[in-house]
Amino acid sequence: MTPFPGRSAASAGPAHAHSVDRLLTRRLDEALARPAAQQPCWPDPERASAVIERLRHAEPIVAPDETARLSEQLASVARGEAFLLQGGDCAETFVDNTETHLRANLRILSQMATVLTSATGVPVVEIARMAGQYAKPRSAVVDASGLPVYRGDIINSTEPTPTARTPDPQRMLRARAHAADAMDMVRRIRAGAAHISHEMLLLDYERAGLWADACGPGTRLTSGLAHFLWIGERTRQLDGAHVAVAELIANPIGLKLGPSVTPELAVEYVERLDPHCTPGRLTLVSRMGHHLVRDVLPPIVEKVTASGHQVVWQCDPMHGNTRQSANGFKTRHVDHVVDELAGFFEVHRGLGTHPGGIHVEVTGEDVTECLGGASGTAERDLPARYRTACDPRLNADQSLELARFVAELLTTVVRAPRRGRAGRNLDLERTTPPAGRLSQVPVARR
Ligand SMILES: O=C[C@H](O)[C@H](O)COP(=O)(O)O
Ligand SMILES: C=C(OP(=O)(O)O)C(=O)O
Repeated sequence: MTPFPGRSAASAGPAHAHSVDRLLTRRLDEALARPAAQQPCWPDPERASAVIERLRHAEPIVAPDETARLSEQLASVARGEAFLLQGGDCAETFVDNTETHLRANLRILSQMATVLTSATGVPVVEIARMAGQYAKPRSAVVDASGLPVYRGDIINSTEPTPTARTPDPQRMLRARAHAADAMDMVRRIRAGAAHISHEMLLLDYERAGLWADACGPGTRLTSGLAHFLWIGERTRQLDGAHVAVAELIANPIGLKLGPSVTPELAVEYVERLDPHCTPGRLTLVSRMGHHLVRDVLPPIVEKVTASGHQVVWQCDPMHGNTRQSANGFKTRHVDHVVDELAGFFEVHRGLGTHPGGIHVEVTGEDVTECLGGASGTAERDLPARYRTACDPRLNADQSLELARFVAELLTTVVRAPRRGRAGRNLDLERTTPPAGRLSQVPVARR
């Protein structure tokens, strides 16, 4: 594959006509001219432009045939034949881009997948939040001490000084190098079997990683930075740049849906991002919060299903359940996480639709960032190993508990007779979550 513009995917044969590149370039420029939320203000725009130019000449990190393979797998998830497990760090950091850390995170994902498959017989498609998850959207512009907030290692540093928090475009080059290194390690560790993903947030970086791909019926843009990209809750404005850029790219796309999304808005997204009704092209990631999911999600699922698009329904049970502990840590309680998952499964069971997957912030390391779970992590335990650069992750034990709980939920769906698309039964019994009920499924150690 060769980069865009003026370059084409190797498998596409000769470089495409300049007219195609010009058309794509124009559409991309129009998309990028729209308002873009959560972008840094580079203090020296010329320096930023020079960095972006260098990024445009970097080799791609993923290959189009790998992305195409993932698209096929996601189609099978959308058809209800497989389950999607996506997870990893909230914010990857340069300093933690080590083989030890990546191994631990890939190991926990793989163990979770084993739990799910062995309990249900359903094939699991794994996607790591890895090799590029360096940009973070934030709710506030400044932190408690009045400094600009940390926005991910690709933009600034966690270090609490004015200089370290100033956006530095050179960091995009470091991020690109780290992502390439991480992908090499992932390929070594997983022998080519992993897919990687990150939030498509920082548009200067994402734009420089786009390639023209003429493999399909028409030339499309494809990202050489990840197999799967998602649009976050804070950047999903319908008239904004992120949605417009995502429309142009061939990679499978995820879209986070928070509780303010109406069924009508969900259908608008689906029509924009899945114009050809391609099963699995779009993954709708609901992150409603455990107290809202049972009320807010059903009409969305119904309306999108009635529109005829076959999306992947995925639940992110983390981002709607974040709170501040009394001792000042950003945390989440495992009970709330599993309750949102239970609600998600209840909704899909009631509607006869496929609860296609989960998207979780996890690490294979023994951190103390989320509360609860079998080990009973309490607020007083949080300072011991609170290591995340942004949001709290489930540790290895909590992640496996979660996988067992999801396996149990999935088993009931697999065993239940599938209702027709219109089949609606919202007279649901609430699933009893937690720990005591979790069945023990053996986990292979790698
Ligand atoms: O994943 C992390 C997001 O950046 C985050 O949830 C926003 O966090 P904030 O509300 O602390 O800014
Ligand atoms: C910020 C994230 O999620 P959301 O956009 O749903 O808040 C995330 O997944 O890192």
